Order: sequence, then structure tokens, then C-alpha cells
Amino acid sequence: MVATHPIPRGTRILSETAVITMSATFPDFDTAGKVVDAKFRALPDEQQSLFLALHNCQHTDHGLALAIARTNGLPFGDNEHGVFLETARINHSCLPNAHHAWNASLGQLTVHAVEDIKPGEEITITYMANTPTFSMRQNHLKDTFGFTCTCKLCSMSRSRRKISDHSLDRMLDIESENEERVRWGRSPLAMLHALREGLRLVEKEELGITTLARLYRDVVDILLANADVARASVFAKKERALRVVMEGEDGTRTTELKGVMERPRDNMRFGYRSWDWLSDVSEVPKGLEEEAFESWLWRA
Ligand SMILES: C[S@@+](CC[C@H](N)C(=O)[O-])C[C@H]1O[C@@H](n2cnc3c(N)ncnc32)[C@H](O)[C@@H]1O
Repeated sequence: MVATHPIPRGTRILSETAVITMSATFPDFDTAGKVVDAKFRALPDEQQSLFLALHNCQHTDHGLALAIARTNGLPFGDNEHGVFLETARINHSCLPNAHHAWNASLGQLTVHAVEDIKPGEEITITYMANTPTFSMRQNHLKDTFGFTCTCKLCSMSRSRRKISDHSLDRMLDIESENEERVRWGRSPLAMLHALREGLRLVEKEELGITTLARLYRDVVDILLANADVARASVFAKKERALRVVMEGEDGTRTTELKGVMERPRDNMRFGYRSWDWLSDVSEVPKGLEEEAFESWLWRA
């Protein structure tokens, strides 16, 4: 999919309804093949033709409809995958210029430009939930989608890639260490400081808005879970600014963050781990120098 005119950052490029949906956790391929085939046959002729024209890079042992659905399906909502006929035409980049998100109020998938896109430039999204190291990305994309990625991140010089991989490796460690801490309900302060390190790496490696927003989301969650409403409201504002670009004002997460900023105690995550850091929005310090404010913000 290629831009035919300039697309400013934050523009909603498209929003669309799925033609076929399936549970992300289907019982077995045989059942899934039959279910997806029945859904395909129920489509109007025009949609059937558009669906059949989509790329297929999967085995067809369980039917062509399932193979096409697996090549083109995107996760959405709570635990579903859907085929969206237009979005399915968008290629992958590990540093994409667009972002896809499920918009619950519209019941549609939206795609937003996250950078200014020039006429003639390809529009790209990421097919991955995070950005692992070069070889992990290459192997995953080759195995699942059958292509060799040559995006900006994957075509760096060998020496530059080594530095990038070092940071990405550390990011993976930070995220898995934090998952462990969440599982055992331990060390919110260590989690917070690990995320601060992660955010610095994202900025250093220019990993883009999607990774930045994902880390901010974790920060907001940790603060809310420990009842630190003052800091959560500051980070919610930072994350919301990114989500407006990625998902629009009516985006599901954008709307949730507005709630966190205005009525943090109503959020279901408020205090669910502890009340150890209980604070009030009125406690956000005013008039501090940047360094002192950052120090307060990160509980440094
Ligand atoms: C969901 S489809 C994307 C749209 C597809 N290119 C089309 O024309 O319909 C996924 C397939 O597109 C191709 N593709 C996606 N991103 C690519 C990339 N960065 N480089 C090469 N091929 C890519 C691969 O063949 C992949 O299996």
C-alpha cells in the first residue's frame, strides 16, 4: 500500500470491519479450517473475490480459507483475530510509519500514520508484538510470513546492528524480568526503574512510538496498581499524547487514559497490588526544575 498524497502524522488512514473473525485460541487446525471455510462461504460474492485475492504463505492442508486467514489475520479486541481486507494489503516494517489498533467504540480496526508520509512512500505496520533482535525478527518473519525483512532497522550496517541488538536484547530482558516481578507481585520500584531504562533505550535507538507507548502503558499500570495516582496521572498524559497519534481521540486506550487522568481512582487497576504509594493528583509538584521533577516522577 503506497501513499498517493502527503499523509500528516496522526491521520486516520483507514478504519474497517473484519470480514472474517476467529478466536485466537482455536481448538485444532481441522476445526479452525472448517469454521473459517463456513464463514468464507457465507460472505457476499464480491468479498469472497477480494478475500481470495489476498496473499497466502501458509500450507493449505486445512483449506485455503484458513491459510489466507492465517497469512492476513490481525489480533484485535480481547482474544480474536480478524481479516480486514484493506489493512491486509499493508506490508511489514520493524520501524513502521503506521499503526493499527482495535477501536472498540467503532467496532473497527483503525490505521493511523505515526510519521509524516510522503507521496510514493510505502505505508507499513509491524506484524510483531514487540521488537526483538535482528536474527529473532528475521527468523520469525521468514517462518511465519515467508519473507526476508529489509526495513530500515534490518538493513543497518553490521556494526550499527550490533549496538542496536545489544539495546533490543536488554529491552527483552527488562520486559521478561518485569513479567516475573508482576507474576510474583514483587518490587514495583525495580519495575519502575527498569522501565525508565527501557524508555531511555527506546529513545536512544529511535525505536518508535509503538514501543514508547507500550512502555508508558506498563508505567501507568504499575503506578495505578500501587495507588500512586499523582504519578500515574502524569504518565497517563504522556501516553495519551502518543495514543492520540496512534489511535485517534476516540481510540480505546486513548479514552481509557482520559479516565485515568480525570478519575484515576475509578480505574479497575487502582490499588489492586498495594496502597503503599497512595497519593493524590493534587500532590503533583509544581514549579520544580526538570531534573528535580524527573527525580520525583521516577521515585529516583
Ligand atoms: C498480509 S500480506 C501483506 C500484503 C501483501 N504484500 C499483498 O500484496 O497483498 C503479508 C505478506 O506480504 C509480504 N510482505 C509483507 N511485508 C513484507 C516486507 N517487509 N518485505 C517483503 N514482503 C513482505 C509477505 O509475502 C507476507 O507474507
